[in-house]
Amino acid sequence: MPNLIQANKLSLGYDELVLKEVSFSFKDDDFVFITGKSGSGKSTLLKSFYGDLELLSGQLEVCGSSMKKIGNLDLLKLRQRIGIIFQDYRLIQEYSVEKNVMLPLMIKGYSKKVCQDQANKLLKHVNLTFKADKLPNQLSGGEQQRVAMARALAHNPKLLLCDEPTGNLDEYSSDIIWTLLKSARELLGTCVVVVTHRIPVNLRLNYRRFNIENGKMNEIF
Ligand SMILES: Nc1ncnc2c1ncn2[C@@H]1O[C@H](COP(=O)(O)OP(=O)(O)OP(=O)(O)O)[C@@H](O)[C@H]1O
Repeated sequence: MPNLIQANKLSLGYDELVLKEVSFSFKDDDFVFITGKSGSGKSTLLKSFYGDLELLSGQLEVCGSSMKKIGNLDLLKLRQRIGIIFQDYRLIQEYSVEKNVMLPLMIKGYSKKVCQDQANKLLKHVNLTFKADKLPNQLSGGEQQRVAMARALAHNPKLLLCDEPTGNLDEYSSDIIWTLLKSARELLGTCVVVVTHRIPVNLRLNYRRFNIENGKMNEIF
């Protein structure tokens, strides 16, 4: 099976180096946790997968695209194959919950009916059908994160990037998120990459774990 993400001697950072010549690969249906202390570089790594950060050196391929050379148009196309959940949800405040979830499919040019049907299906999965017409700021943090999850999955992404997806959530919302992440991988074959401080103890699935420390990334077996 080809690698969905391939990094060779990849260095990332800002004024200072954060990741130093790291090499790794994730396969199509991998479920990967990235752990590490605060400030170690977990979000920085996710940003590079999403094309939000220029590489300092080395190579990074995401879904077959070289992130070193990628142009704006190809980046837009690549992002249509990626779902992403940010720590701070990043929902569009002017749009209803339903329209937020429809958005990735609207961008791909699907009809309004197809977008609505898919949004309603996903909102049902995250138990938020009754909030479909609300604006994001009328929802609790846990509810907003569940909307973000529904939006990230709306277009059946090949790659799902999650930055602390259950960071501030109660057990109820966390369970919904973990269940959806597991089924994304099992039913859609999505590669799921989760940045987190702690891996839930009750998570029964085969996952890989990489830890970032002192600019290096090591797989924990
Ligand atoms: N835009 C930026 N400009 C300059 N430095 C940055 C920027 N973003 C992050 N950093 C620095 O890069 C390092 C890694 O940050 P990053 O956000 O990747 O860490 P993290 O492991 O995700 O942390 P946390 O667990 O606290 O979210 C930190 O030292 C941080 O201060």
